[in-house]
Amino acid sequence: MYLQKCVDLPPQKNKPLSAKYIRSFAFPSMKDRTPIILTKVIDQLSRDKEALIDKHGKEAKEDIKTVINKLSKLKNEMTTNKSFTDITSDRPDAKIWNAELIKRSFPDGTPPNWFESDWLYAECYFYRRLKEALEQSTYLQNYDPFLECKVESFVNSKGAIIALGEHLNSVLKKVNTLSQEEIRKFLILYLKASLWGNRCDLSLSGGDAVSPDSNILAQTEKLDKFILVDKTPLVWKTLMEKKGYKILDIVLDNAGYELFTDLILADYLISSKLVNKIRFHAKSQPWFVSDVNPSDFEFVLNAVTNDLEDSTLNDLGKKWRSFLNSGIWSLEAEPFWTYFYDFDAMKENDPELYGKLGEATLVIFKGDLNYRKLMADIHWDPTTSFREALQSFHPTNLLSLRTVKADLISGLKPGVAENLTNIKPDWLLTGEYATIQFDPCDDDE
Ligand SMILES: O=P(O)(O)OC[C@@]1(O)O[C@H](CO)[C@@H](O)[C@@H]1O
Ligand SMILES: [Mn+2]
Repeated sequence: MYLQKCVDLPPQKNKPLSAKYIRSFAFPSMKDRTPIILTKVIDQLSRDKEALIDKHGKEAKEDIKTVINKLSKLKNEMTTNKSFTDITSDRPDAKIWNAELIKRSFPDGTPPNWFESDWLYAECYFYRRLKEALEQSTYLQNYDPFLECKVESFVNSKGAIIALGEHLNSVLKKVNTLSQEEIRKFLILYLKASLWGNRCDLSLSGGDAVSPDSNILAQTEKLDKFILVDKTPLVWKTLMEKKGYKILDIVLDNAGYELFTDLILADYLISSKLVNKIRFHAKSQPWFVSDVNPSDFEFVLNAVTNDLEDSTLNDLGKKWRSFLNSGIWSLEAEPFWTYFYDFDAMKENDPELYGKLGEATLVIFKGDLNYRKLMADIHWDPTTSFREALQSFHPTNLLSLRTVKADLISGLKPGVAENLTNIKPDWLLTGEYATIQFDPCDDDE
């Protein structure tokens, strides 16, 4: 049925990605991957049923049943390409979603649908509908259907986590005696560990656990050949040149192991005095399966602090807690990150957040979805500069750390994309390749 509305084409140059292009990643993603994610949510709820009844009482049984029915209906709407419906919710964001629905309706007033819409909008709408079903319940308002798989991914990464924690600890023991060159070298190492941490998202795997190599630090050099653009020298230059009080923002991506690598980087940035304050930005609702929300952040912090096998981790956890308590670190979950907006739309739709990011010396955007939003989810010619692809989004110095998992990219030298397509046709989709891209602040030019 959706096939009638789709065309047998690859993603179109300079246009947003959409499932309507059958030869793009958006198509199988909308046709197969997203319904699988939803099926797993339903299975998870069924598995959690007894525990939820134990916690909330017998009344929860009907509640769970109603949510499962709503999610099954949502799955049916997706797989039969029904038109989108309004978000029914008292939350202030519902008005914004519903206004967008009208804005994106066809000229005859028919609302947008799953396969013809821009992919970014359709995927974000999917997670908002999932939240709607939970919000309308009595007992599942704060239920996170992805919690178990996020926890599992953290537990499965234990080896890599201990290795990274111990490495940081040994570096920090001598931090006051490190030369400039050593400080630079370790900065780049931890930036790359955080970059490769992004390979482990659970949205691409449909929620199946993905474990990192436990020796990621030894691996980083070998992995360098997979980094298609490496602007780490500009990060170092920026942090060195800026004097005085330096704020750094990290727009987080995935929970579990990736978050741990971000915390390692953040600890190093503070302890080596490269920056003075770090603001983490998380999502305020379950999002793209593995994205961090505040309780995932809390989970990782507690797991590290209370780890019984490794006292190095305990010490790190205590220090991180003290960073949070003293305000050296802070955690925020602004609503903008869970709208459908790309970042080109931030200045107009959330000027306050745009201004806030502008206070930072550097903002780090983690992961593929943030990259898609930086690029306005447009299938740019791969040689388009990163700066041009950002359009109006230049709040301050920006750094993107992304393993490549969707069919869009910018900032490549001529011939690179064509060459990769010849040797590995699905190079844009597997997370094997990565980019470290930087956009300088307008004021610094
Ligand atoms: O942002 P992340 O966690 O690095 O990746 C998210 C992801 O797996 O999900 C999206 C499709 O749902 C793709 O853009 C991307 O491949
Ligand atoms: Mn993610």
